[in-house]
Order: sequence, then C-alpha cells, then structure tokens
Amino acid sequence: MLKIPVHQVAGHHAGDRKLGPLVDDSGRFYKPLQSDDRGSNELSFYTSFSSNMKIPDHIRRFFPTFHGTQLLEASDGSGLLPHLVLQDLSMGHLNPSIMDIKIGSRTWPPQASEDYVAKCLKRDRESTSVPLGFRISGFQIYRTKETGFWKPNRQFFLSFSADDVRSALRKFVSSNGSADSDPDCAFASVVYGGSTGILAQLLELKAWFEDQTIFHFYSCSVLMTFEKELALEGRSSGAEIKLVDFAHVVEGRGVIDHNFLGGLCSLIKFISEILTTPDECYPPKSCLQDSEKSHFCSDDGVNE
Ligand SMILES: Nc1ncnc2c1ncn2[C@@H]1O[C@H](COP(=O)(O)OP(=O)(O)OP(=O)(O)O)[C@@H](O)[C@H]1O
Ligand SMILES: O=P(O)(O)O[C@@H]1[C@H](O)[C@H](O)[C@@H](OP(=O)(O)O)[C@H](OP(=O)(O)O)[C@H]1O
Repeated sequence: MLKIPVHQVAGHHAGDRKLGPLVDDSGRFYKPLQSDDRGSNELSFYTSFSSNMKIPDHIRRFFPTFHGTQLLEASDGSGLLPHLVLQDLSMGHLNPSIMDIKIGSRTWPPQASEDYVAKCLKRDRESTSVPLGFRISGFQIYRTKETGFWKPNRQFFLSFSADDVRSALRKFVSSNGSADSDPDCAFASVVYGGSTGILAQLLELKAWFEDQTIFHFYSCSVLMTFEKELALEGRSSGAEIKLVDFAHVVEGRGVIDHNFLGGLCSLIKFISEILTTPDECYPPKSCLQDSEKSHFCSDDGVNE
C-alpha cells in the first residue's frame, strides 16, 4: 500500500489535495513528475545518469537508485500520473535525523524564464544561498523515545542567517537538539568525523565535482542522515550523504559545476569548523541583546 513518507523534511508534501511523493513497504519512493518541464527534466537526468558509464561506483552510491517510471494515482486526487520510482532513502532507518541542504548560491538553470529567475533570485538573496553558497531547506532531529523528533515547519528556515546555519549544523549532532538548547555536539566526531563520516563523504563528492563536466546540478540538495540511537550505543551511526532533486540539472558542456562546487566547499568548511571547535556556541549568547535573539531562542515555527 502507498503511504505519505513520514521522514520527508523538505519539498512538496503529499496530502489533502496536494501533490507529493509516496512510499511503499518494499523500499521505493514514488516522486510525481512535476508540471512544466521539471518532471521531464528530472526523468531525463535519471535516465542519462543511470546509463552513463563514466560515473564511478563510489560516486553513484551518493544517488538514489532509479527504477524507471510508473503510472500511479496521484496524492492530490487528480487521477493517474507518471511517478519516478526511486530507492526510498529512509528505508531501514528507525529514527533517522535528516537534514536537506540545497547547494549553490544560484538555484536556477541558465535557460530558465525571466519570471523563474526573478523568483529564485529573490529566494536566494533572502536566504543564505547567496552569502554561503547553500541553504538549509529542512530537517528533523531525533531527540528521545518520549519526545520524538524536532521537525520545524518550512517557515522556520526562511529567514535563517549564517549563525542560524552554524547553530543548526551543531544541533543536528547534539544530544539535546531542540529550539532553545545550547548544542553540545556530542555526536560530531562519530557523525561528521572519521574515515567514513559525513565530512569524508563530502570530500569524496567534492573531488568528483572538481573534475566532472557532465552535469550542472542547479537546486539540488545534499541529504545528510544518521541514527542517533546507534551513535548512543557506540556503534556506527550510519551517517551518510545522498543527493536528491534533479529537476534543474543541465548538461555541463565541458565546464565544471562551479556553482555546486563552491557551495559544497562552503558546507565542508562549516562542518570542518564544528569538528575543530565543537565547544563554540552560535550565535555567542554573550554577544546578543534580548531583542536580537535568533530563532533558536524561541519555539517559533516549531512543529512538534
Ligand atoms: N529517494 C528518496 N528517498 C527518501 N526520501 C526522499 C527521496 N528523495 C527525496 N526525499 C525527501 O523528500 C524531500 C524533497 O525531495 P525533493 O527535493 O526531490 O522534492 P521537491 O518537491 O522537488 O523539492 P523542491 O520543492 O525543493 O523542488 C527531501 O528533503 C527528502 O526528505
Ligand atoms: O527552498 P524553498 O523555500 O522551499 O522554495 C522552494 C524551492 O525553491 C523549490 O526548488 C521550488 O520548486 P522548483 O525547484 O520545482 O521550482 C519551490 O517552488 P514552488 O513552490 O513554486 O514549486 C520553492 O517554493
């Protein structure tokens, strides 16, 4: 039976006459082909990527497996619609902490219409995309069996500053991740660090982006996932990164994807800093007047 994915942290959500992805029990994620050319573009990307022999296996593992398309009843009740059939990345996870980070200071592809450029440019300027080269689109952070996930709604992320981003990346790997707590970065070394941790994976992806000129990944996200309960048991935290959302990927035409690469380098720097200074707090509370306190000092926008 098809269900609404419980671990989706960003993007278009299914339900109540809304079009969004669905999942089944066998580990497949069904993403409806979006209107305009977004759906067909994402399908072209998956088709081309799946058959491209130049993609090394150690890079292919960062992408969801593609199983073609299937006609399904759309979640908005509009009838049969083609869906991309993808690997469900949350399959096998019990209580995953997940963060969606949209990479690139610019989120529109070169051939986009003036209206679309204007919409994206506004959003890129108002968010951290322009200053940082990436923005956090959403997350869920597992706390405890009793309190479940901290999963703020979309509004919460819209006005994030660079310090909010720093703080969120710290809270993501803290034992006490919530709106008003000081991050302790208890899991930073097991999740971000180590030879197979998130930083090592990002560096592996970066090495490929320094060379590949096949695709340009506009508006694509890095999805970071780990299991806090595994980390607490002292076992491998299952930390992994995957890339999602290829609706705006275009051909690279022999040029490196400097937009994605720049954003990736910036994210790598933020995560490296957490590993070298896990005790620092952002924003430093001593520097803040009451009136200046960020999102993280209130419960605004928190969807408990
Ligand atoms: N293959 C997958 N398996 C599991 N979850 C996924 C998968 N692909 C995407 N998701 C979840 O769905 C969210 C949105 O995905 P995606 O960005 O592809 O959708 P979208 O509606 O095109 O987003 P946007 O509005 O940003 O364009 C991701 O943040 C992630 O939580
Ligand atoms: O990052 P946010 O704040 O969630 O903003 C969304 C994001 O830019 C998506 O990429 C975009 O979908 P497309 O990439 O498919 O255009 C969506 O537009 P939409 O709501 O008009 O679909 C925006 O709302």
